[in-house]
Amino acid sequence: MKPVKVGICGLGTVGGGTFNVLKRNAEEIARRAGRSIVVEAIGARRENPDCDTQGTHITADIFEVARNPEIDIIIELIGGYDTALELVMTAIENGKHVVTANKALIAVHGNEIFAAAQKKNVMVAFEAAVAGGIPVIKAIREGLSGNRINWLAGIINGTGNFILTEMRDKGRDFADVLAEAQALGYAEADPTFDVEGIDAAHKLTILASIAFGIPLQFDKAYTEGISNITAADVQYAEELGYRIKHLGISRRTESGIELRVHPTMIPEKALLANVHGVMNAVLVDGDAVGQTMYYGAGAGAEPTASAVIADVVDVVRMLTADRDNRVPHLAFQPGSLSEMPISPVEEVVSGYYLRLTVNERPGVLAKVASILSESEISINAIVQKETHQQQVPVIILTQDVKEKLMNEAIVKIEALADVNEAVTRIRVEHL
Ligand SMILES: NC(=O)C1=CN([C@@H]2O[C@H](COP(=O)(O)OP(=O)(O)OC[C@H]3O[C@@H](n4cnc5c(N)ncnc54)[C@H](O)[C@@H]3O)[C@@H](O)[C@H]2O)C=CC1
Ligand SMILES: N[C@@H](CC=O)C(=O)O
Ligand code: NA
Repeated sequence: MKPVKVGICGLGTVGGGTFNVLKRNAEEIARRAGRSIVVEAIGARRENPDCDTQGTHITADIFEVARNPEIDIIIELIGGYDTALELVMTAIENGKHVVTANKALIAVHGNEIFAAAQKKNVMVAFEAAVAGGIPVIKAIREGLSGNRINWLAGIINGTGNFILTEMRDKGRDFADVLAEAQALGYAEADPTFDVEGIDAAHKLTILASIAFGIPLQFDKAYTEGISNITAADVQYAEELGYRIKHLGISRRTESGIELRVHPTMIPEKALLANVHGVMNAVLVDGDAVGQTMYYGAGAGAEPTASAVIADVVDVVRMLTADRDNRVPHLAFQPGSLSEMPISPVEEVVSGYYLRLTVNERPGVLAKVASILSESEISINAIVQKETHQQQVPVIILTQDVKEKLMNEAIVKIEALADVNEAVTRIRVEHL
């Protein structure tokens, strides 16, 4: 059979990894795909020193690659929104299948990309976009298709988990660990996407769509990052038997689908609490299967290349199938997507860790407790940390409460004369 020709656009961390693994495992991959896969051209601004591209056509014009009539599959690894969208749309218009690792692109523009692909009878595959090398999209979209998914929760940003782990284990400084994550190729081009939760929200948006059969709705995701987590919070959480993890959580409720990304305190024995460094994990609860968890490297050149190439192989295997016989982009048939709304974060019910800084004066704790009790918020634990200063940290753990009620209580607590600074809050989940 004729080889399948691919064009790689972007030869950075993931592009370089993809080129190298395609070359190194060419024979094994061909035995799986049924045809050999040849890199016909590379669109790159510069060479990647880790890649021996001798003999492969390289152009700085990625659109030349997207229009090249010889190429069957475009692998988009340039990242970002606008140029990537134009590139992918150009490839689709030219009848090419697309494989991408770009979660920002899929979460924000996926609905229009899939509609265009459907019209042109081409495939768009994006396994590498969520949790890097873990085949979690395939697992949910295909392996769990007999289930009604109840909820999923995951550590889906490698950089963020690497930072939290290094802060906890080695007491390292936030900025220092972030710089290392960048040097290792884990971080996004704009690392605020990692630390402010935007990258995780992109990935959660995609996971929620394939789990619940809803259109991609990134703009409705509640997004909070890890930049406000202090070493003290990490330590207090440990003392209470919890760990702080940055989670994406999506849950089916009566009022809609929760879509939220935020630091979360989970019991130290929970599986997700023991996922460290750049590792990611996604826990999925389905009505038939119960809980399943998917674990592996969430970022890095070759782990991500593993997912990109698996998509290429999938596309090659499905080349002769028409669009109605392929796995739908969002797991559910395009005409069967549900209109279930995304529920506002104010409706979410969870426990809370609150950290207050109060003046060391009698009666303050009683006032705080009475505000919580007026809002019918029950306290599980209250700890006043010993310091020799006038202002002392007070830690409160509450039982489950609706976010709206907690917001109102926090406003009242912050208004007390003896409460200084904003109250730090971290949601607590028993996953
Ligand atoms: N680094 C990782 O571990 C992971 C990255 N991703 C995603 O993969 C994609 C690529 O990420 P990385 O490889 O880390 O980024 P990178 O910054 O290392 O590589 C991107 C490459 O594309 C090139 N590029 C950008 N615009 C271009 C243009 N107009 N013409 C020609 N070349 C252009 C850049 O020069 C750079 O070499 C992003 O969408 C990212 O979110 C997904 C999973 C993991
Ligand atoms: N920047 C991302 C890369 C993979 O998606 C991360 O750190 O998880
Ligand atoms: Na993946």
